[in-house]
Amino acid sequence: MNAAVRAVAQAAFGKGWEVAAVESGYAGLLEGRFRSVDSGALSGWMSRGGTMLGTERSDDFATDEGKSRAVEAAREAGVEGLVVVGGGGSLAGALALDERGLPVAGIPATIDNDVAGTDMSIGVDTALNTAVGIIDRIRDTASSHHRAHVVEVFGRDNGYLAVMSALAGGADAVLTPEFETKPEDIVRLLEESYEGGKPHFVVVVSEGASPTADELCGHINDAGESYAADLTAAGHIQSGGGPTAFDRILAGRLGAAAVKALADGDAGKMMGLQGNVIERVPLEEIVGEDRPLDPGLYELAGELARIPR
Ligand SMILES: Nc1ncnc2c1ncn2[C@@H]1O[C@H](COP(=O)(O)OP(=O)(O)OP(=O)(O)O)[C@@H](O)[C@H]1O
Ligand SMILES: O=P(O)(O)OC[C@H]1O[C@](O)(CO)[C@@H](O)[C@@H]1O
Repeated sequence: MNAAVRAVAQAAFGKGWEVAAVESGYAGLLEGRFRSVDSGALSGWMSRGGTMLGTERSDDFATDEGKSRAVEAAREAGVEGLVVVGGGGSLAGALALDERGLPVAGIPATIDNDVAGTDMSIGVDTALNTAVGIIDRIRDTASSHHRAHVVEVFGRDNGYLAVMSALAGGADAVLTPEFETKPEDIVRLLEESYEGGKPHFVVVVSEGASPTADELCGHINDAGESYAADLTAAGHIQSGGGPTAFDRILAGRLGAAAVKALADGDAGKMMGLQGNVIERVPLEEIVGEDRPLDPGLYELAGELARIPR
């Protein structure tokens, strides 16, 4: 997020524009909380995790009156164009503002990687690397203790983070909200693995999967035939931390592209990474849409799980 704000500001300075940052998302926009930015103020932003501008969900902004008030607040502050950095909800808000006459460019940022129109959102690669680091450490512990470990990663509605971290972490199984898994099947795999002499068994479970990580842990322990199971919820560790080089570069590309789109008078678009190209995708095409999990990746995670046979 910070790397994206820095990129937008730097690209805007390059055009001779004045830059103001909005604090606390749409809540701050409604209250006219603008912070004037010069290039000195951006020192160190590239490597910082989280968002230095703050973020807040706003119920007020969700109303029609709230959105019109937000446009008014921007106009009163002399804002001629706005760049919104965020997930599906934030980009829906961006479209609403653009439709009310405030030129907006969107940048997709969410660790869920569920925004349509882009292969990757900002934050995904950083969260993924964090999740993989957790799985690696858990596997060390699991091997030492001959245990099963269930690792819960974020993703209420989308299994991207779970599948990709299972693939990169070499997990033995993965559960996501998109695909049904019978706990008995996991217990069977686990027992095969135990009998095959494997020192550990690691299952990655999306927050929104059914059974949940907690339920699966209970099933394994109730079966009581092989490994004992422990649960680790990665939680908000996944949404913090300095961004990876990939995320910093993506933020730079998307930020510069957003400013260019506004400069070209081509507002109402989200900047999306498609292949290795940054495309301008109409916000109305992606709002309300989801980027579905690729079932091929889910199948691959299962295929590469190293269950002894
Ligand atoms: N359908 C919508 N139309 C307009 N504004 C919206 C809509 N949904 C959410 N918002 C606004 O966007 C802001 C952020 O939304 P939300 O909390 O859903 O996060 P997000 O951008 O989708 O990111 P995350 O991936 O973290 O969920 C909120 O302040 C909310 O008021
Ligand atoms: O605790 P909160 O605010 O609901 O945030 C966690 C949620 O945010 C996300 O990280 C992004 O939408 C989800 O994967 C997760 O469910």
